[in-house]
Amino acid sequence: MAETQGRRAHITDDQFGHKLPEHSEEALRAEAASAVFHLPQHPSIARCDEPLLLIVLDGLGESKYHDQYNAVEQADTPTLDALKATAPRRWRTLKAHGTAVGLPTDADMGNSEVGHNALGAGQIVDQGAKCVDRALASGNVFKLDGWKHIESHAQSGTLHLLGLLSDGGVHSRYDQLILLVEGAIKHGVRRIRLHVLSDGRDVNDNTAVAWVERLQGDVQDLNKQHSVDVRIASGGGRMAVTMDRYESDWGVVQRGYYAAVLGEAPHSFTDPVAAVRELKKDNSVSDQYVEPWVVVGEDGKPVGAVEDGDAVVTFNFRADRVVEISQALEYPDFKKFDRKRWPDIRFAGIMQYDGELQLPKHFLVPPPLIERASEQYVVGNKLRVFACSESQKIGHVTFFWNGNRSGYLDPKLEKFQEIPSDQGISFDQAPAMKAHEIAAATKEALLSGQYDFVRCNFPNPDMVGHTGNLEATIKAVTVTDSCVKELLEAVEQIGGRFLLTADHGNAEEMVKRDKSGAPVEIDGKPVQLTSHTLNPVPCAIGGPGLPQHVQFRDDLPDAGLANVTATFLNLLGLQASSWAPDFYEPSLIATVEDGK
Ligand SMILES: O=C(O)[C@@H](CO)OP(=O)(O)O
Ligand SMILES: [Mn+2]
Ligand SMILES: [Mn+2]
Repeated sequence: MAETQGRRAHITDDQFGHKLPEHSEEALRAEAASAVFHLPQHPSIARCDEPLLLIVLDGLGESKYHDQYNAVEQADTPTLDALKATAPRRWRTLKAHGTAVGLPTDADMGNSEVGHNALGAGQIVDQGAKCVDRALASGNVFKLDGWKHIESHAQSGTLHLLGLLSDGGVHSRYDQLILLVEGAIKHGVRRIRLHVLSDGRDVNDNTAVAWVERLQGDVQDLNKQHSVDVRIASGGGRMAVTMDRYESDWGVVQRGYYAAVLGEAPHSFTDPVAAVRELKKDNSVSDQYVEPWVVVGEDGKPVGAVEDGDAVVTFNFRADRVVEISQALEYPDFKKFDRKRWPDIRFAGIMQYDGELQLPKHFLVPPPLIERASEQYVVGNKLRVFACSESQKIGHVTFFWNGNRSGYLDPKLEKFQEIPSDQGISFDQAPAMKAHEIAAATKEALLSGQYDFVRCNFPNPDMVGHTGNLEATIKAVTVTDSCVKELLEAVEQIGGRFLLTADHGNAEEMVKRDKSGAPVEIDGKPVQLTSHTLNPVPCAIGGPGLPQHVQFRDDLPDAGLANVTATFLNLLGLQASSWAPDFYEPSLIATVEDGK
């Protein structure tokens, strides 16, 4: 236990409260200056002539409950079962939640952002949620440049806060929203409009009404207490409104822009609670897919359209699902949809969502820095890389993987292939999603002889798991297993190596459970679990190109996703570190001769 935790790379604070690497600041600078990202050959694991395949099964964890709600066990998974049963020293589980992946507490479930950051960058980095917590606690949020940029507009016009309304802790947190509102009031802001998306994905479905009621109550208290004018102004479900990602469906963002900025939506109400209650009547639609709505005054006009001179802050700390709305708010030359009106505003994200694109230009809290992502060394060693997923997760194996860097690090050595995702459907309607296409493209890359490192992500255990539909999730996992089979056969055929893991749990737990583990029921019906979980995930290595003497060590029982990085670098025949042997979390493997 001590080992993984003792090796945390980041231990001192910079001026923003970020943790910086203890012994490495100077060396990091020297390394960056000389732009040398080179790793020596591993002393006892020779490089294989054939590629290494790395598979991420998105949202597929290991649950201790073995009943009908475990979609992973209910699915037909001969390939995954065989990996577990036949090579015990080459199969294990890894921690994929909480502090092991840089989240504030061990009560925080894992998610794709932190999971892929850890897999690709080998370090336990304080993640966005934690950085925002710290900046709110210290008051830095209101001291740094981002706030200064919007402050005068927020004070003289209206401050709009836009984001996901829940305490899921994956994209945003309710307590942070309230602290932001309170802080803004303290800093002289009188008029605030809240544009809030219902969740049902990181928290239980059918809680949207309760969340808006809670916010409405808190807002009314603040208005009374401070004589200010804070109102909920618009909303909709996160999968239908605003929170698209990786340009899967710009229509989602357009609906959000029209509702929040223009004050135009198919549904208008004078009261936000009535809005969500009506649109959620009989729970005929999931919280995730509630249609866009706006609050209007007695005169029928929206109470919170964004006007010239206003300030806007997106309060999601996680990047992927707010990059697009940020572009729509910030880019003068924006062509993804007709904005009709683009008000002259001051805009800041709670974080910067894309460091390469510098998007948004202004942000309240600096994002976590993830230096020395593994890909820098992989291309530094002139290895050729292929990464593939479908639109819904392509950024997970590229942007998140590369420490939140967008685009290619070296276009001559890397190829990223995106399979277009289905649009406009709930993914339980097509549970295979694009798994077959991802497998086919990945297999082609493996067989092509053009790559040394081939990685892919299968989104469907996760994306279908989020619908809460048990039958469909079982199908998703079954399909994924068959795709894994196809890929492992290709590895077998060419004599390569593989590493298979997952980024966090989801599909293995499809029901809400009480403390004793019994399924929770309401009106005699089990309550679906649509969120990620706290469960560990599997990790397996193998392939004919992997020497027999390479196996998992047994002295890292508490290892987590960040330990995978050094592991796959070793499988590529590289030592996992250059000048600082313990910058990355330790490799999971040992050669038997090492006796480690
Ligand atoms: O869909 C998403 O945005 C999150 C859940 O909120 O899932 P993942 O972390 O797997 O991308
Ligand atoms: Mn995921
Ligand atoms: Mn997910």
